[in-house]
Amino acid sequence: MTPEQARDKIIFALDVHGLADIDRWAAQLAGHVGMFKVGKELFTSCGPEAVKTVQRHGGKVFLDLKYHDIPNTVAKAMVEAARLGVQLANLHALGGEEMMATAAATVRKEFGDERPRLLAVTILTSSTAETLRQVGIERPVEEMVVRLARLAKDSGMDGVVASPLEIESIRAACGPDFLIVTPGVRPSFASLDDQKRVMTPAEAVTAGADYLVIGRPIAKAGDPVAASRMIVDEIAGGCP
Ligand SMILES: O=c1ccn([C@@H]2O[C@H](COP(=O)(O)O)[C@@H](O)[C@H]2O)c(=O)[nH]1
Repeated sequence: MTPEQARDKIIFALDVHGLADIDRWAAQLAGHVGMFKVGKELFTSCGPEAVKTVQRHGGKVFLDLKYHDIPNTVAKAMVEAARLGVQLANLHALGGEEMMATAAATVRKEFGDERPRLLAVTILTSSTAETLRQVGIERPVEEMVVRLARLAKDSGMDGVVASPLEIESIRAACGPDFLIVTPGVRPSFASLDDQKRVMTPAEAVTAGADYLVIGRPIAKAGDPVAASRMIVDEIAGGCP
């Protein structure tokens, strides 16, 4: 894999709260990552201006708001996400088939092929079997992830967000064209933080991840540009 291909797989999690932070990170990491993720912290503090600021820097955007509500509300929120011109947007698969199918059909009808790829979050990478048990789900994590990925595919979603540990099973269940986006990525130099189901960048790409979401391992590094270069080199060197 070339360094450019490796770079394009990296989505930097902009877990910050100000527009000035976006300017700083976008300027610093442009050319070192393929996309920027706007999540709950940044969107709650800055709203759509966060997306527009990344776009003004020429950056692509994954809008990670993990919608989970009644079908009509989620479909309308997804339409507004698509209107922002983002590349990826997501909802929570635990919202079920009607919620996902309504959102997917509504966005497709309004935007055709000029739309974001729609992702369903399966089981959060910070969750374990114990987390599931606490909310009454007595099934292994991997079984739940594959079950939700199948449901997402059948509902018209383009892909899922899952841990790299589940890539192989999702590919077997959902095929080669189904997008798999994986947070829970930790290079050997980084700490786990609150992530529980993790792999290294090269392991995740070798397993078949389309995109890796990486935040703190880059943001908290002494030299974030050097950290992103090390990740690109690890992927490019370790993956065919
Ligand atoms: O299952 C999930 C879904 C989303 N995330 C998000 O990804 C980043 C990961 O950041 P790190 O600093 O690399 O841990 C973060 O914004 C999460 O909200 C996830 O981690 N797991």
